[in-house]
Amino acid sequence: MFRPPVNRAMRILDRSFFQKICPISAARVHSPTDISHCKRSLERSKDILALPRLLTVVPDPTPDFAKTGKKCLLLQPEIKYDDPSSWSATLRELESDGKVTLIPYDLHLKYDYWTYDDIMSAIMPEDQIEDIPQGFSMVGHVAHLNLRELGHSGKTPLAEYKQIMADVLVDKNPKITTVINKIQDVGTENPFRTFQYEVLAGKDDLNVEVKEEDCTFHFDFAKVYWNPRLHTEHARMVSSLKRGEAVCDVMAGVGPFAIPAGKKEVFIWANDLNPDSFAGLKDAITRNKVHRFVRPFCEDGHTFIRDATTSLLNDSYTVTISKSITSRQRRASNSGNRSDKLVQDAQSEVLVQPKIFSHYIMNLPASALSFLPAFIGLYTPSQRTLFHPHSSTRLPMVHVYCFSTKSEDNVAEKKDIRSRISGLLKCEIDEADEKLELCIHDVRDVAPKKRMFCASFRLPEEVAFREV
Ligand SMILES: C[S@@+](CC[C@H](N)C(=O)[O-])C[C@H]1O[C@@H](n2cnc3c(N)ncnc32)[C@H](O)[C@@H]1O
Repeated sequence: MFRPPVNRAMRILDRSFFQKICPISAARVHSPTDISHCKRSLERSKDILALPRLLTVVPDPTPDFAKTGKKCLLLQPEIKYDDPSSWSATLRELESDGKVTLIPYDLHLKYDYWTYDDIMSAIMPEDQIEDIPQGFSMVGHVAHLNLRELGHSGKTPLAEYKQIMADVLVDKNPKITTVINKIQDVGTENPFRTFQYEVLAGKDDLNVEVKEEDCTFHFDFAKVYWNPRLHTEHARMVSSLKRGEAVCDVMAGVGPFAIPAGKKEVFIWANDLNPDSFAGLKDAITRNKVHRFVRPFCEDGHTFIRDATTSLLNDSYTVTISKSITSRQRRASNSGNRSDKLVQDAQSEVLVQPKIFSHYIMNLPASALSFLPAFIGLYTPSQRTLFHPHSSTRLPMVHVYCFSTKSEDNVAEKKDIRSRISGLLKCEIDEADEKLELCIHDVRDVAPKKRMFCASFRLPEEVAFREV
């Protein structure tokens, strides 16, 4: 009864079509002081009309009564004002006590009332209602659909409804002001992982602001890569990094790993070959005030891995962290018992940037594995003394993202990834070797037969110090 009217021929959104009058009954409450009591009683007896987003206490439909502030309570459609046999015991009692009178009520529902799903279900073919895209991603004010993926043979192409979908999405989501549709797979032709798109609704303005892990990013979504579905993966990786470590983010984008890690006071050298990503990264560093921990670079990742490793070895850099002074410390400083120097020491901490990266992150799943040969001979044999057992420093962890197929248990996929890594490093990378700490993490499904993984392993000595 409360569903919108149906028009499966509609291809251009006609908002005025979606309106309807539902004849129901209402309980006119005679005294304003009885409204709360009557409402509670009728809620308990389940007589009240409980529809989402609909007020149940409404002005009396008779204008003269409404002027005096009289209210009505909307009732379930089974209850008929002129048929007491349809009334519950509670309703009868309220009526016989003279607190309410049942009256007819025309409930007007309009386009604004119904949801995106309600409206699209009234337009799309019945056997395609389950295909209505729910999983659009939102990047700032932009909603992006990927309708091409969702076509089914023998059914009306979803593309026929894309304009209506976009208009309804904008109407129903105050945060969405632009709707785009991808017209080409991400990254198939573009190393920067940007995509071709068409604007379906709103302005062609993809300058967005997004928040992730309490950090703010501003960028042109048409020019840089950003995927809200990687949020969990970004958080997982950042949570594994320790304060004071040095980390090399080889394909950093605008910094979804780097900026939150910088906030954790990890020394991050963040690189991206795309000048627009680099600009977005620099903006995020300033905006999130992490300039002391995050250094931006715009280089090719292959050379960056080696150049950054050498530069870090030769870089002496410290960050002094001022600690907030506790009232106890303040009393100590005022007591004159300590020298200024001692108080100063109690208020600040010096973090020394390490000479060795603890982690390399490479999130470019289509080709990051091909960057692995850059780790062969990353250090000279004479630099072995920098590492365990000559020092407490361990060789770095490499986190490389890649795609593989999809299966229930990922067994074949993990084997495939291990063998690709082993081939590229010319060194057996296997779970059996505990020193490698190999872990292949299932990140997310990206297509019906494609899954994204993150392979993490400690760089083997024979790779790191191999003479080339
Ligand atoms: C999948 S995105 C990942 C970005 C970011 N790390 C994230 O998690 O959202 C891959 C990034 O690699 C960058 N890229 C592509 N080729 C590169 C290369 N040869 N060297 C460095 N960065 C590269 C792209 O510009 C893009 O920003």
